[in-house]
Amino acid sequence: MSATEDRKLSGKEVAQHNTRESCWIIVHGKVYDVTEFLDDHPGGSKIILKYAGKDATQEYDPIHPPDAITTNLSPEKHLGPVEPDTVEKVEVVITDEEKARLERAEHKPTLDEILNLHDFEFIAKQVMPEKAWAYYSSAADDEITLRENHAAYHRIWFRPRVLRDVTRVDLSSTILGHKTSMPIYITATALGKLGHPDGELNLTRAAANYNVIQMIPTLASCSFDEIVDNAKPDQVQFLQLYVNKDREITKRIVQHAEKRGIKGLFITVDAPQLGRREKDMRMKFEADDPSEVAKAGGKGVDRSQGAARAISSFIDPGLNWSDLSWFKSITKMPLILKGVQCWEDALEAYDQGLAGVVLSNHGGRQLDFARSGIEVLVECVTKLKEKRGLTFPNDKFALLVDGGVRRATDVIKAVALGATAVGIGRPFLYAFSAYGVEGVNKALEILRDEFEMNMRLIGAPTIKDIVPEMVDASNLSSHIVSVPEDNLYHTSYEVMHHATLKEI
Ligand SMILES: Cc1cc2c(cc1C)[n+](S(=O)(=O)[O-])c1c(=O)[nH]c(=O)nc-1n2C[C@H](O)[C@H](O)[C@H](O)COP(=O)(O)O
Repeated sequence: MSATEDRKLSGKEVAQHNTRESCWIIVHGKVYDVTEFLDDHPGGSKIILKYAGKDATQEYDPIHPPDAITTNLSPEKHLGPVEPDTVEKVEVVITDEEKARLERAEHKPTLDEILNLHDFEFIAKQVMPEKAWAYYSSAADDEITLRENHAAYHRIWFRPRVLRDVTRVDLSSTILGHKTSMPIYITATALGKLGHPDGELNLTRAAANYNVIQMIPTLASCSFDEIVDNAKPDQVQFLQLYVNKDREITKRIVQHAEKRGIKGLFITVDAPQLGRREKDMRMKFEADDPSEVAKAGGKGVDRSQGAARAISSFIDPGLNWSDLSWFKSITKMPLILKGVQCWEDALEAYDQGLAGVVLSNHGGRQLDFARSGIEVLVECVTKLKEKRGLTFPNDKFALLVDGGVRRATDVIKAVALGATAVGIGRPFLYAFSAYGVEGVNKALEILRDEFEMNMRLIGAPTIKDIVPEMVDASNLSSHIVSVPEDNLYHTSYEVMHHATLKEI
């Protein structure tokens, strides 16, 4: 039975379909029969059954692009609109912790009090919903690589040159041949709406304001088209791709992205399975109850692994080098591998004619004790020169780096060591979670100001003037050197008990 054009379904009717045998939910005022979809839902059946016969919009929005339900359910399962005032309101209980969080958010520092990217992290930790903080900040296992990503930059020291005319400083550069106001791009990070209702659109808008490139994540909360529609006509965007076990779905995504003008396809290769991120796991997304799993023939997906596992069961662990020729057959977009962690794989990517690699360990969220991107960069520059006579930065084969970058000096060090550009993730998430698009604007402004000042101080008027001789990375690969404690970063990192905003 469904609603006719003029007759709307009543909340009472929907509420009768609240079992595994007949399961209807309401999302954005529309009723959907999800009975047959229950066991195919990547997030498992339990979370849907929790909202069977009810309005699931509030739970649905932070995790799914708006069009996820309409594209994944065949039209006959779209039962039509519900009469809004017949729907029983889902009672939202505001706990004392929630009240305290909202209070802190209300009284957080103003943007002009923010001086660096660490401030965003410290504030976001106090004002973000716990589940969002857990998902964004978490990293794999003991989070050693998370901290190493940042600490590695502290093992690189500058060798500045003086008495150079740095009246005018030009930060502009190119990435894959596309102009950027500075060699920084906003990297792909999933589930933007966990931190802010506008999700990834905050990044799209700020990227346009500051002329930097945004990499759109496969697992964005906003739909791909929504993100592209919100970009300025000439705004350059890349797509980060998790390859689906169903290659037809991947082909559709890739060819649609090319049609929409995406300028680079970044295939994520360090996540055949998403890492065990314990802060995220502690937030336990709904676990399938054993009787449900038994009924579904043991097909339940373990939900106790947090959001990461809940949204990633589609990723193909079978992806391998022989797939690259297939990718070349379905798209003309430049192909880049994101998550390369040794020179051998970078060399293989070069030999297979790709446009570059991102030397990255996924922000420490995958293999713990993976080396930092910056350390792998030095290894790749040395070996690709030795094996193929390449010099870097290189327009034909870009070495990009991400992970732990929190200062413009980190970016300058990467560029000096041969990187074309650097991706930044968490700081922008924290910035928009606490302040929306204005926060991301401010973060980019801080990076630009730091960049300009530090280029003057090392004696480099343009990006091309930043050369290897300007850094001493001789200690980079020895992980035992002690460097001055980075309190700002570690303060944010350490679990803070009863810290209040007044301490900023
Ligand atoms: C912080 C964060 C990073 C994610 C990310 C989500 C978050 C919250 N997600 S994840 O849910 O699957 O792990 C993605 C993702 O969708 N795809 C991807 O290629 N990298 C993903 N990354 C890794 C990201 O692209 C960068 O490699 C990493 O963020 C760089 O480190 P910083 O955060 O320290 O800048």
